[in-house]
Amino acid sequence: MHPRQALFTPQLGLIARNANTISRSYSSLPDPAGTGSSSLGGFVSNVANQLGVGEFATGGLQLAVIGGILAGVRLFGGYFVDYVRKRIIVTANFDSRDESYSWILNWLNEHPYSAQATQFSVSTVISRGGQRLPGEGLDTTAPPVYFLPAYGFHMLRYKNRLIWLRRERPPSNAVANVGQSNAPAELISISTFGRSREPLHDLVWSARMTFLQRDKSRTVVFAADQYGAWRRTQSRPKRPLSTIVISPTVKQRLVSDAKEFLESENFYAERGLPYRRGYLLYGQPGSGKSSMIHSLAGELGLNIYVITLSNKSLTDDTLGELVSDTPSRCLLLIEDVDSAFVQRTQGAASSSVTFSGLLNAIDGVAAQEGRILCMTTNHIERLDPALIRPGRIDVRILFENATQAQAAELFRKFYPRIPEIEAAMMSKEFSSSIPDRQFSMAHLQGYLMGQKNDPVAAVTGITEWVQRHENADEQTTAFQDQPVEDFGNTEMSGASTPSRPSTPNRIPLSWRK
Ligand SMILES: Nc1ncnc2c1ncn2[C@@H]1O[C@H](COP(=O)(O)OP(=O)(O)OP(=O)(O)O)[C@@H](O)[C@H]1O
Repeated sequence: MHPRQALFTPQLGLIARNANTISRSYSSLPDPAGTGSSSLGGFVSNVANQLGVGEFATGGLQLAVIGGILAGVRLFGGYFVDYVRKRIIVTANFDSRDESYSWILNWLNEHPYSAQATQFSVSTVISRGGQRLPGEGLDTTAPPVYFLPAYGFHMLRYKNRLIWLRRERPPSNAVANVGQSNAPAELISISTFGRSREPLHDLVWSARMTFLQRDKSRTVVFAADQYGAWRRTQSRPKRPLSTIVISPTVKQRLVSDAKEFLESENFYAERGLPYRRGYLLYGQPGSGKSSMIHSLAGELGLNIYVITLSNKSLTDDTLGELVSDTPSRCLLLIEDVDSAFVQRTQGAASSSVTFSGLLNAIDGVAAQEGRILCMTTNHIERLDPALIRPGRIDVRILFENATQAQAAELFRKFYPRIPEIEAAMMSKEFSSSIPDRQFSMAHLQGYLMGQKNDPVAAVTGITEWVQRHENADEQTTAFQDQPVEDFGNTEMSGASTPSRPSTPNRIPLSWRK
């Protein structure tokens, strides 16, 4: 025998005997040497004896068996408790990166518990991850205040039912693992006794309804954040269509075209057509393109999802994901669609979206059905015909500088309190001093803003203002008289009084009759 072996053997035997003792005491079993066969320790010992295993190995075997049983109980005990918990408790989880989180915060704010809770947090916004909603609440003199249950555990009642919620902020490394956002994500879990999800469904629907009521008279604008996810950025009061001064016919056509589209899902499905509609609003800067889109969204009750192609973090992949992540009913807006690609050809690429990436995003397989796409540009001539071909863009609307009729209407809308007869006279005098198509509506609006309380001064000062500004930089003449290539889609002009006749090939086929 090796001398080291000789040294350790008696100690190993001692350890083995101790192990036997321990295993017996854990298993509350008698000595395996006695009537051991009736106990687990004895049973293991018997098996070990029959296998001709020594005393030391028997002790180890017993420890292993008992350790295994304990580990099993621990593991399966956890499963068992979890199983029982799932059978008697329903839980809904809300993540601050999702819109539903805002619904729950809003619901909590309105729940009487929040008014009584001794531990509460105060917030001026109800939004995902504590993100501020620009514009929201800022139109009042003081921002709103929301009282919410503080982080931790809370018990409250909902429709005579006990519910409990846990509001927590996971550690920052956990957040980074869950998603790409570094924003301090929060989680809320709401639980109640029972096996039916019905009570929590009911709570979620009611929270959603209450939240959406807040936005009913508003148009919510979402924009892509740097992580490639939609973020709610604005909630604006709906802009009435009546405030957009363009040809009433065009306005009406646009609105009814979009409404008809939203009601025609079956028509598209039966014919296997992609259920999408695209509008291109093009023309002079400050002529009302963006305003018209906001107004249209309000009229249709849709939210606006804005894609800014100059967003540096946008790639073909993120763009595709963003477009496919829009809700099925929404207005997708790509503003100044020409700018990204023009800049690229000049070597000043501001985003990594490629032209084909853009095309794929707007009508690829993943592109959301049911959405209305609106694009705006001041330079239609710079657009690749592929981008605005029928199917991608179904209707094009030209926005030009103000006609005299538009100037007169703008004046009347600007001073709504002037009695009718005077208003007619003053607006006529005002507009007759303004040459047709020389000034943008935004430019004229700027002038009126300078005289917002003095319509008489606005009328008397306009001639001088026109002379001063007639050759100023702001009056871009751009392409208003350039021929527009006919892409076969519907063409409309936003001018109140058409100052130049439409060429026959620009009249939409469906509207010729
Ligand atoms: N046709 C119009 N009717 C009423 N207001 C208008 C009209 N056109 C412009 N405005 C006013 O001018 C401002 C700028 O308008 P808007 O942003 O809609 O123009 P735009 O054509 O989208 O300009 P850009 O091409 O520079 O983005 C807004 O405050 C808007 O109220």
